[in-house]
Amino acid sequence: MGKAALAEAPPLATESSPPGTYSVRDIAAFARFVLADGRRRIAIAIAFLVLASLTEGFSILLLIPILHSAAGSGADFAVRIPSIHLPGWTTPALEFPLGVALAALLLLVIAQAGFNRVKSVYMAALLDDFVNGVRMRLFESIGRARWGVFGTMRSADVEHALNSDIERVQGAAYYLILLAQVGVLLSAYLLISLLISVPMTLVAMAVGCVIFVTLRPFRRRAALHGHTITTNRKDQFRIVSEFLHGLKLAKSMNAEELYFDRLRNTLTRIRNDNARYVGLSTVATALFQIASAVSVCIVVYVALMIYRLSLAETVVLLLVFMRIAPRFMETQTYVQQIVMNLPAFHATEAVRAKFDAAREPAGRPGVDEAARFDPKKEIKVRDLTFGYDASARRPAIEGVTFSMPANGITALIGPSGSGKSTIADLLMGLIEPASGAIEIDGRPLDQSLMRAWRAHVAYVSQDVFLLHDTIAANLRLAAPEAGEDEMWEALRLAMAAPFVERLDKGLQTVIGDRGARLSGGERQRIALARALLRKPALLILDEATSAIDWQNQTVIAQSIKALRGRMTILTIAHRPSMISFADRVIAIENGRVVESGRFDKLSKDPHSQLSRLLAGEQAST
Ligand SMILES: Nc1ncnc2c1ncn2[C@@H]1O[C@H](COP(=O)(O)OP(=O)(O)OP(=O)(O)O)[C@@H](O)[C@H]1O
Repeated sequence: MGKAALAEAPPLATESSPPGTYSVRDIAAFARFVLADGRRRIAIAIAFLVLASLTEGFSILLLIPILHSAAGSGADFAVRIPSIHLPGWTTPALEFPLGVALAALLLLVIAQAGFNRVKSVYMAALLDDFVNGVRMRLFESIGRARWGVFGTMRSADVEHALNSDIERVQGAAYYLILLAQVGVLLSAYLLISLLISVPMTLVAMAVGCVIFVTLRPFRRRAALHGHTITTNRKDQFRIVSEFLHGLKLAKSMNAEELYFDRLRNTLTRIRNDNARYVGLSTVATALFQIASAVSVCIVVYVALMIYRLSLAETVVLLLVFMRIAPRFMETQTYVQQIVMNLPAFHATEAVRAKFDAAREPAGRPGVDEAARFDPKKEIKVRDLTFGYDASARRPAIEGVTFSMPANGITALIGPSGSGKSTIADLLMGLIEPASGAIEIDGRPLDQSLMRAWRAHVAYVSQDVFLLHDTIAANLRLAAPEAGEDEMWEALRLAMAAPFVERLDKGLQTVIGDRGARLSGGERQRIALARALLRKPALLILDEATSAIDWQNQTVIAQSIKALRGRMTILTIAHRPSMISFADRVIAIENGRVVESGRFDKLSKDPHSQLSRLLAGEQAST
């Protein structure tokens, strides 16, 4: 399946049927999706499937005259195929030596084995390419979406769509290809059957259609079960994800049992739903088997007693019908499997559509464009307004204006919820203001420049994200090309070099899941080193030290102070240690700037927000 075409494929336009129902339109829409750019490969896969099935059919057919000859109809054991009288055509009687017939049988079996093998390899590659394309497309949609959209979704649901749902999409595609193969085979068998007896074929088709229509409730049940699977598995993902992300908290609160119970209940529900569904679908299979046996009896009776077909014609007709009947059953099974897995397809498409709708403008992120930013001048924020929710009473920040001296340190202070992190996100170009502007290097930061600007910004927050990998790998996340010298330089600037040097394997030390093998302060210093490795023009520290002890805070504060003159720094903090070295201070409250000025001036005013904060008070009134 062409990667490029999949990457360009628009989200599915058709709306899915409501839970518990399915329509041919849904299956057709899915077929169009699977076929997008993969027509030739799918046609080849179906051809192999058909060839494998036909060679098997012919080898079974050939067994009849061979067995007949073995029964001793002649001393030479010659294999005789009698002539068959078809409407307007009589096949010639054929006679082969037994050796030739056996060699033909052997060749057919070898061909079947070969086709089966090639078919399996080809199908596996085809389905893997398909599912990889779907997964990559969703993954890229997620990665290219605006930051704001993540606040509206559960990460466990996104993980579920990317993993569990997409496996089911692969299942649906697999059964769709099998369904197409059955369609081709059915047409071939029906053609042979039509040549033998038109009325008998029509009877058989009518019986097949009646059975297929009768089994509709089972297909509806499969569709309903498909929705149930989606809901159940989503619950399972949520519980596991919440538990793993908050494992420490869960353990500290002795809440493990709560999670065990929740997961156990969900798994029991999944098991019971599956058992109910399997019970029901086996009823469909049993009904079908009985119905096909009855149909075969009717066919034999009608063929011999009413249409007076010859024994040879009746035997061939019966053989053909015995190959048609399982194909009808397969059709039922495959359609059931497809409609059961379609909800997963609709779910992944819905997730993708949501992220695509929030896609960040591609901008012009080329290296040249990025390199042109050089904030020698101050960064200006003019009359900035931003709201997360249009229906909220007031925006998160409103009419915010301030400036940050180039290569100086600016502190942003204010009570919890006043809008400090929102301003940081706006400065990073992660979210766009509803009105107002941010000017960097004299240029307004519009949508087309946001990605390029982010190459010049580094951000350190209270929640440090570290990979379960070496220190070097964690640092290279920020600068993949960085050499060891640059890494040590960044570690020194972040005052992290001494403790990394003490580690047995130095930069190659694996730091555990999310850095679990380091202390809070060490994690924070690695995060700062990583940010510095980017050689940013703007460094934003958002409560970067609020979760660590005062000694570590002091170490980090010293390293930040030493960075003055190298880059523009915005420090968002509640604690005096991370503010006292600032050149400039901006205090905000309820999303508005309430105080702004030089640190030395504001700190002398006993009534300023800054003085109250430095004195250890909360800045809120
Ligand atoms: N993703 C979001 N969706 C909706 N509202 C949000 C979102 N993030 C923040 N808010 C709201 O916006 C306002 C400002 O939040 P923000 O995180 O900027 O405050 P803050 O000053 O950084 O707070 P803190 O010091 O506690 O980190 C708050 O009222 C908050 O509830």
